Amino acid sequence: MSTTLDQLAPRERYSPYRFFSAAEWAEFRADTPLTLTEDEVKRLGSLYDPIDLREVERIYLSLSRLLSAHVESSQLLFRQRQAFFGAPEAYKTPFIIGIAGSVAVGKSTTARVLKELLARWSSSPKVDLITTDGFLYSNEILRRENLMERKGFPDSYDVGALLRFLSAIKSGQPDVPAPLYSHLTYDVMPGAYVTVDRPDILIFEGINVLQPRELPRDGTFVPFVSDFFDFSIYIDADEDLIHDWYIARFMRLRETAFRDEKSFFHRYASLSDETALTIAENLWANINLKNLRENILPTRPRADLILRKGESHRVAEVALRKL
Ligand SMILES: Nc1ncnc2c1ncn2[C@@H]1O[C@H](COP(=O)(O)OP(=O)(O)O)[C@@H](O)[C@H]1O
Ligand SMILES: CC(C)(COP(=O)(O)O)[C@@H](O)C(=O)NCCC(=O)O
Repeated sequence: MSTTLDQLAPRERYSPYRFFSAAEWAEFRADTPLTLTEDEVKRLGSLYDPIDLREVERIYLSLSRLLSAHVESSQLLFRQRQAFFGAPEAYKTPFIIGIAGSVAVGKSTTARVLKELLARWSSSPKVDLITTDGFLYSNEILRRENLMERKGFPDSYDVGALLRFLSAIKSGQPDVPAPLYSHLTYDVMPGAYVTVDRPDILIFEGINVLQPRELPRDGTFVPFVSDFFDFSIYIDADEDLIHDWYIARFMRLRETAFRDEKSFFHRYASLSDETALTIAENLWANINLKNLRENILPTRPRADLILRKGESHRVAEVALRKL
């Protein structure tokens, strides 16, 4: 028997989302085969705490199945529209998935797992993954504009370049360049690009991808980054947990990447644990937490799907837009 509106929890009755516990969500996996080995999953995790296979089975296989249905129907619709308009030549437009959420909530890890799962569908789609950090202004510009303390805030990105990139991808252009960012030098890499060549699916990951923009009063068209998305995911967790994940990652990087002389944070590698911790806490409180509260969390209700994590990055609840 189907659930009537009256039987829904009050928050569901008035919310655009249906809420599922992790166990309920796992049921939707149905017959989707597990296509990643334990070893492959381990290699996917960033740094030292890799996502485990049980989590892939519990959460990410159902997500992969849902996305497969979306990709299939949007490709069909696209072809039908082309036929309707009598388009002379069929071109391919990639299905774009946006992944948003705080710094250190696990966007890169989720994006990499999804990329691998999606690429293993029986249709063997070509899946590319791009992160928005390449579209940040260089440190030189950020310093000049007094924006170093606002790295990751909406005004620290070259939104024009971001929109030009997505527009070129969506219109099926070949070899579209995307700029690269280095976490080692803490800066964009001058002249370094990766090219995206007509993928079937593009995963586009970054803290601000669901950010709206101010609309001009004269009615001029101003696109949002998310206008280019076919599906969007927001990764969510309590501030305290994200704080812990950020600090843990910073302290681990201090033992590894920061030892490299080229690292922007090299000077912190030799500092005492206590001083390094103070620096990490300051970066979190003054930049990333501020950005989460002011700019990132407010975009959560714009996502098609919200993955809410608890302790140890385990997804505890999933919210899916009803329509
Ligand atoms: N599903 C997961 N299971 C275990 N650890 C994870 C998971 N997702 C992320 N992490 C860890 O949390 C930290 C932040 O993850 P990362 O993907 O780099 O975040 P973001 O891209 O959002 O900044 C990293 O140390 C990463 O190893
Ligand atoms: C580069 C980032 C803005 C993340 O960017 P994204 O890939 O989400 O566009 C972030 O990792 C960052 O460096 N924040 C600035 C404060 C800090 O050092 O943590």
